[in-house]
Amino acid sequence: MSALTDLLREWMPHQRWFGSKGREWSDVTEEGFLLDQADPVLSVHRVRVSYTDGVSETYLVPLSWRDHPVEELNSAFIGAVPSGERESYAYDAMRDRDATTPWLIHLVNASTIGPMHFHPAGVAYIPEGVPGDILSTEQSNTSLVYGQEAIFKLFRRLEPGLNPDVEVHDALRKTQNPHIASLLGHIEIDDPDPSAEPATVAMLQTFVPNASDGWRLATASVRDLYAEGDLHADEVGGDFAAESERLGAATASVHADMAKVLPTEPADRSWFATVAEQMTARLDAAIAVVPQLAEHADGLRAVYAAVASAQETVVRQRVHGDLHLGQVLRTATGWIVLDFEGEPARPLADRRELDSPMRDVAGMLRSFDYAARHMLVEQPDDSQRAYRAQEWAERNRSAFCAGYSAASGLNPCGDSPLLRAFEADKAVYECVYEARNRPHWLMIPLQSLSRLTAAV
Ligand SMILES: Nc1ncnc2c1ncn2[C@@H]1O[C@H](COP(=O)(O)OP(=O)(O)O)[C@@H](O)[C@H]1O
Ligand SMILES: O=P(O)(O)O[C@H]1O[C@H](CO)[C@@H](O[C@H]2O[C@H](CO)[C@@H](O)[C@H](O)[C@H]2O)[C@H](O)[C@H]1O
Repeated sequence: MSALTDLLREWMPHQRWFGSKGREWSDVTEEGFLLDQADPVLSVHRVRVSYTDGVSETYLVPLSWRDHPVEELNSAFIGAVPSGERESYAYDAMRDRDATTPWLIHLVNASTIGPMHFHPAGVAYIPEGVPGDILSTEQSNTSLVYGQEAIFKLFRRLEPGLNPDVEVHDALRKTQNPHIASLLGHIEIDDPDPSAEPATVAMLQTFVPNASDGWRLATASVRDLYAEGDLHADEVGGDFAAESERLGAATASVHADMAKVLPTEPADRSWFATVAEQMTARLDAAIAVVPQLAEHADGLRAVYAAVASAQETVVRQRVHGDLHLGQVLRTATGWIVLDFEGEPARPLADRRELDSPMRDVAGMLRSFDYAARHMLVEQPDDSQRAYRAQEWAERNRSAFCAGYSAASGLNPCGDSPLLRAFEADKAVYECVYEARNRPHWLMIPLQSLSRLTAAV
């Protein structure tokens, strides 16, 4: 194993974007090329990690290189590797401002560098030459903000095929939907296997300035409620229900436009049976990661079984796939929906499948529950707060549904076995996500399962 793979093996599991925390590594290989030879040199590496459970994944890791240690970049330092008689110092290139300009310069020039192809959308100005600052709310991917004008998202886990975030934003350009940010370009990389499709490496999008994300706004509202001992959710200053209603309407508008420009298909009976089977299989896999799920397994299986016999009319279409309060931004004029990538842990082909838009409604309903109850993590025995959290969640879930319903003419939150199953399935996904990334939050989705499986 090379000095670089040794360093990556040590460093990668501690990065937020590394999705397989907790899995045991059996092998790692890396293949890199130079993207820019200026100072600092910028190299891009495809790092293939194999695990003892037989799974393997490829991550994209850009590195910047210095011939001496740079103190201001200490937090981005990965390690030193021998280079001839001396040493080269490797840094996380996404945290090294000096190494951030080549991405946009190559996009403007529609360059091809080695296996990497840069595709500008050709619709708007790209702030070439401006350095990018890493976004502190780093999640599954890594984003750089360029001068409050553009945001560059590097997709860390590579899979052959166009990333749905690029695909959906590109398709929605035709609709001029007011609830999305425009696509400015994207980057692809050829697969080492010439018969496989290229993987999407990154997306550049218009930056929405002066906006707050829905999670921050919603949790501020919950804090206001907790601060007022005796008042109800509709009586305190920070009531969020009007925002939730607008968010419901924005979600319905985006769904309607996605259905106009991307394929749709009425769901037949076999689709319901397949959905029930997929959810059951996901539960079985999740129990292996989160053993506490076992006590809810019978209830969950009953919720999923009810889908197979549900009498609902569904038109399948492309959906967001991972809609939650952290994926929506409130600007001065309304809500913007971000990140159409779907759940990062799912295979890309699954994330591009046609689905019920209720999948997204369920994701947002789960998120209201999360926002209401995340502060209870510190006070699990405070029954008064637990009651109020429930009240806040119910109020905002209803408001979201009312907004969706008014804009779409559909009633998304009636007594629907499918919606309940989507919520339960999302909570199971969340249990695995939290167990791997934020174990102290595992109780949030775990506790919701009692409600979701009650009296089926
Ligand atoms: N176009 C944008 N304008 C402003 N902020 C954005 C934009 N896109 C993303 N963000 C910010 O970046 C965060 C992460 O972006 P997101 O696309 O959800 O990445 P990830 O796939 O890593 O979750 C969002 O929660 C939001 O705060
Ligand atoms: O935004 P990502 O695509 O990275 O989504 C992943 O991370 C989310 C956490 O940031 C996770 O969302 C869960 O936590 C949110 C609060 O932090 C909450 O609003 C969501 O309802 C809850 O699902 C998401 O599931 C995961 O895919």
